[in-house]
Amino acid sequence: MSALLQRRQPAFVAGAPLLDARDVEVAIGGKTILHSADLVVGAGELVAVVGPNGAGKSTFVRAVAGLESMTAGTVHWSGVPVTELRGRQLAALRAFVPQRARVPDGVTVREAVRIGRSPHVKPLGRMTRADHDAVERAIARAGIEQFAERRLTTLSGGELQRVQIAVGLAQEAPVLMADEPTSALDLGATATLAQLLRGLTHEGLAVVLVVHDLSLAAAVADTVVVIAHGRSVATGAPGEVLVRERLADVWHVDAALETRSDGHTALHVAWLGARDRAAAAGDGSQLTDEPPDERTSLQ
Ligand SMILES: Nc1ncnc2c1ncn2[C@@H]1O[C@H](COP(=O)(O)OP(=O)(O)OP(=O)(O)O)[C@@H](O)[C@H]1O
Repeated sequence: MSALLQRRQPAFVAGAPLLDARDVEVAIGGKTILHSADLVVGAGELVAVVGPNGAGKSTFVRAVAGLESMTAGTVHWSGVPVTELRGRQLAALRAFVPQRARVPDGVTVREAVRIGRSPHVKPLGRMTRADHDAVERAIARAGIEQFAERRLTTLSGGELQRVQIAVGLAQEAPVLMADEPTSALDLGATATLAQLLRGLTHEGLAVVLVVHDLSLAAAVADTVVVIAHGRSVATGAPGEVLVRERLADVWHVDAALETRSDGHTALHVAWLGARDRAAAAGDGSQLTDEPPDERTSLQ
């Protein structure tokens, strides 16, 4: 019977969003970690999921991806409940790049990317020419050709993250979900990945990106979802959502996002308290609330 279920094709709903998650709740070990979070993603859209440490972002995207059980709420992929989708069916809909990937001993980069392609290969079957092409394309797009023959265990943290992106790309699913894929990347590699992700959306794919860098989120995302204390507390265009009051409420920082007409974004942060800022200025000046453009900025 289970074999029959495996073969039954999901009844996708024409016109339904690629991904529609509502009121998702997750409990782990009897404790509710995620209380109620929503996420809707359409083709060609890049959605950034942001929020403080421990807010529930990873738990949320894992549940949405079908990797974590929900205790309440609904998740539909192209109109089909995630609970009705089996491994290969889910793999055909979304690729998931985890925050911390397993790094098995003795596996090379190219072998790892081939494993990413495996949902396309029939059980006990062999990779076709198209599968090999997809693997090489993913390696090239992630810019990891120069260490494709190295073992995963020999790579730096940033190199490993780029490999994980290639593993996800090789799956060639319509939605790429990536949980903090830039956390170990240098500035140039981050910009390259941002361009790659945006390029995927131009090809009609959708991207869900969990990210801490709000300046990056503002630059690349069509929509930002803010998660705080296990709830999605704001959703919308970056300029509407990442406003100064919300940065204060959710992250407890005095900060302001600047988006210039040339596409540059910056997060202006008052890293120090007013007293320390005055001391750093060294002039004993009044403890005033400085405008954003006089603060240090992260481009
Ligand atoms: N398996 C687990 N057992 C117990 N607590 C867990 C488990 N997984 C997650 N949590 C807790 O649930 C909360 C949310 O975790 P989650 O990893 O989803 O947060 P996050 O927003 O992704 O955080 P970060 O930005 O630090 O990666 C945290 O307090 C975390 O410690």
